[in-house]
Formats: sequence, structure tokens, C-alpha cells
Amino acid sequence: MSRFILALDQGTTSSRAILFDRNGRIAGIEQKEFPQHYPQSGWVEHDANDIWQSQLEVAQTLLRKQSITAGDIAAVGITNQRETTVVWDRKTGEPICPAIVWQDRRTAALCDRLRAEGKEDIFRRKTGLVLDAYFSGTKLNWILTNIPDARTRAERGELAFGTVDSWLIFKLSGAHVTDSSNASRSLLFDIHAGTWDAELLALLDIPAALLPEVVCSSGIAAQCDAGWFGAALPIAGIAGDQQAATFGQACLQQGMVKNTYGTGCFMLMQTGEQAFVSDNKLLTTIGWSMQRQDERHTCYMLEGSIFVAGAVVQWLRDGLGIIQHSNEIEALAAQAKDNGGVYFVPAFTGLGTPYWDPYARGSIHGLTRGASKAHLARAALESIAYQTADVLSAMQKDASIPLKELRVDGGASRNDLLMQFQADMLGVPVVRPQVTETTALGAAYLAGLAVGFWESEQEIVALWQTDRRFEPGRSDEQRKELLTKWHKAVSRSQRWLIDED
Ligand SMILES: Nc1ncnc2c1ncn2[C@@H]1O[C@H](COP(=O)(O)OP(=O)(O)O)[C@@H](O)[C@H]1O
Ligand SMILES: O=P(O)(O)OC[C@H](O)CO
Repeated sequence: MSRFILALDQGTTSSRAILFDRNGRIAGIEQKEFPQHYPQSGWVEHDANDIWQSQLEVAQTLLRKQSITAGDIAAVGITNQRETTVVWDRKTGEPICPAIVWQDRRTAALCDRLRAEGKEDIFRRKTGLVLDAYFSGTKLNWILTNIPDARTRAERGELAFGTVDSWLIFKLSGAHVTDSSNASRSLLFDIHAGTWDAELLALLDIPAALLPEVVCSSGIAAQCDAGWFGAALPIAGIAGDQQAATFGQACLQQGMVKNTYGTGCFMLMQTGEQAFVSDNKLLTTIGWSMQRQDERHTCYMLEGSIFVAGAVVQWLRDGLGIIQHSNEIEALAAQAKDNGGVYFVPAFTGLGTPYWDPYARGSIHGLTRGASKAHLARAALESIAYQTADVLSAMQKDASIPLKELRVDGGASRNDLLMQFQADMLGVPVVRPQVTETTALGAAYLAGLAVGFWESEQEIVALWQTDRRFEPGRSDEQRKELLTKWHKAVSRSQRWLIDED
């Protein structure tokens, strides 16, 4: 009997392959970073072949190192950095240009134009998203407009569009599919009808011939070619990484919330089978879809998206060189007893929820002659917690249910100082699970449920276990004082690129 599910977790900075056993425990893991490209201010690109090669390499290396054969694996689950846009030639399987990454702001002016034409409401109503350069639809429009011959070739059906899930599945199996959680991040997908939308495609001038078929997040979507892992393996789970993490955190009841601290930070609240529309600039998005008794069930989420979280730590490491490894930030920050009045707004690629400002840029405030690199490190970590507090505050206004606890995961959730400060700033307990690779775990669960490796969602809920709980420790007054200064700093960063006279 197969002992494992293989999860492929293709993130913004690295590709991971993880084997999970029936207890939802990690039986083996391989990870590889790949290059980031910043060709112009506000642009972020990946080479789609780096994405594919690094993902394949970690999966094959993992099986080799663990002496695992395809017979030990019941199914493959795929989860991915969302919105990142790839266009490739259907025949050769080669990308026609660099992948445009979710953080890339090059289509901000197109969004402004559509807004000025009064189109924001149509996008909001049908897709649950705000009109922002973050999502894949305007990135796809940019490729069709700017890459020679792309539009005519797309109209002739020679090209395929996909987010990273589609791209990997195409390479693994030849199928051209995506799941509804990824489709819901495109500005092209009607999340209520569960279909690509002709009106939105026309507004963004996108030929339907480019689009993948939309399948369930849990269900057999394709078979990996036998050449990759020694035998054909079913791809039975697909979800965007933040939705997969919500599943991996067993947030399977309405009102449960998780926050993932990776390159960015993404807080998602389960709202059940009803799409809840935010009055506070949160996104409505599809969490996952699955087939039950011949009916497709769709679970919706409210989401707050923060573009720069762990990436601010990477900048201190790679940009300033004040640390050598990301995990050194905690000890450095702990050398300062408080932030010394220093506030750091890491708006490197604009600001997401609730500001939605592509023209904001990073800034550091409150520097004095006494400010040290420890203060800077502390201010960088605090900025992650303040941004999260802004998102939770918007979410609580919408949901009007007081949050009992925040489940956390992702690379930066290992940082105890940050997690304690986070609990302090939210006034809500922060709970870290034993398995923090919840993104991959969620994809494994979606795949495992589809092939009977796990029987039910109840089984998954029972597997979730606490590692550590951080209780809030500051007074409302202290919290308010820090957040007031933070908001003052944010206001100085907003619309930085716009010259207003
Ligand atoms: N101890 C730490 N404290 C704060 N940030 C950290 C720590 N360890 C890793 N990080 C940050 O976490 C991020 C990596 O987390 P991960 O979940 O792998 O992200 P992604 O999926 O976006 O690639 C990096 O941005 C890194 O700087
Ligand atoms: O790869 P991550 O973990 O930074 O997640 C990126 C998000 O999916 C972007 O929407």
C-alpha cells in the first residue's frame, strides 16, 4: 500500500518537495532557491524554466535520497506562488518571455485606466478582487501587448497561459489545467458562476484560446508522465499556496483564520460556501473546490494580502548585509529593548491590503544618532506585525465575529520574537502548529482526500497539533501608541511616486 503523498510547493523564492505520511508528518523534504530578477524599478520576473527545473530537481532528489519509488506514493499535490503569469508555446513547451511575478507593478497604469473608465465595480462584483497590478489578468494583457507576435499567436491557439500550477502540470503531464483557487486570482474568473467570464476577457483583451480548463482543487486532474518519477502518478490536489495553507492549518470551519509569513504575508478567513463581500478592501477569493456526491462544492475566503513580510528580512540580509542568514534577525532585534522610535515601512513593491497603493515605496522614519542596526532589525520585524494588525482590523470590521486565535505558519513564523510581538499587537493569541509546512501539507491533504489516502476532513482536523501558543501581553494603550506612529509612517510612504502639486 502506498505510504506517502508527494507535495510540490513552488514558492516565490524556492521550490520544495515534501513527502507526508498518513499522520500528516513530514517524512522527507528537499528545497532549492532559484534566481529573482528585478529588470526595472517595480518589476519582478522569474525564468519559468528555473521554476520547472528547480521543482523537478527537488522532487527527483527527494525520492532518490529517501529511496522511495513511485509505488510508495499514492498521489501528487501541487501548490504554488499565485498570480505569477507564464505564457508558453503549446508545441515546444517553451515560455515566450520571462514570468511576471505577483509582486510586479508594471500594469499599475492599466489598472488606473480601467478604474477611470468605471470598470472597477464589474471586476469587484464578478471576481471579488480589487483592480490591482497584483493579479494575473493585467500581466497577461501586458505580455500580449508587448511581446512581438504574442497576440496573433494567441488568437491562432498556439500559446497557453497559466499560473505556476498550470505551468508545472503542463510540464509534468501535458495537460493544460488550473484549479478554481488559482483561477480566482486572475481578474478573469467569475467566482460565483465558477467560469471564465467573456465580459472580463473582453475588457482585458484576452483571447479565450489561451486559457486552461478549470478543475477541482481536490480530484484527479492529470497523470505525471512515467518518465519523471519511474511510473505514472496522479496529480490529485491543486491549490494556490495561501489557500492550501488554510487547508493545511485545518481552518475547515467558518470564521477560522490563518496567517502565513513567507515572502509576503497572507491572512485568510474561511467563510464557508458563501462568497462574503468585504466593505473594508479585503479580497473575496475561492479557497478550494471539491466534488461531493456529483456536485461541485466551493469554499470561499476573505483575504488580506501583504506584499512584503519575510522579504524585508531578505533585504536586510542581501541588500544591506547586516545579517548573513535570515534567522539571525531575531538575536539582532533582541539586542534592542524596543524600536527606539524607528518605524520601517517596507513598501518595496507598493502596499496591498488595506491600502492598495502601487505607488507607495519603502521608507524608514524616526532615525536619531542613537539608532543602531538592532533598532533597524526590530523595526523591520515590527513592520510585519503592524501590517498584519491592519489586515486583521479590516477583517474584524467585516466579519464582526471576535477572533479567538490566529493560526500562523511560513518561514518567518519560526521567529518567536516576531510571534510574541504579533500577539501583543493583535490582542489575540497566536498559535503555531507543529508542522509549519502547512502550504505543502494542504496540497497533500487535497490530493490525499481525492484518492482515499485520508477518509474525511474530520481526520485532518484531528491531525492538527499545537507547537507553541503566544499570549498577548501589552495593554490597549501601548498597542494604540505603537500603531498610531506606524500609521503616521505609512502615510509618508503612500503615493510616493506621484508628484502632486
Ligand atoms: N527567523 C526568521 N525570522 C524572520 N524571517 C525569516 C526567518 N527565517 C526565514 N525568514 C523569512 O521567511 C521567508 C521564507 O519563508 P517561506 O515560507 O519559505 O517563503 P516563500 O514561500 O514566500 O518562498 C524569507 O523571506 C525569509 O527572509
Ligand atoms: O510564495 P509565497 O509564499 O510568497 O506566496 C505568494 C502568494 O501566493 C502571492 O499571492
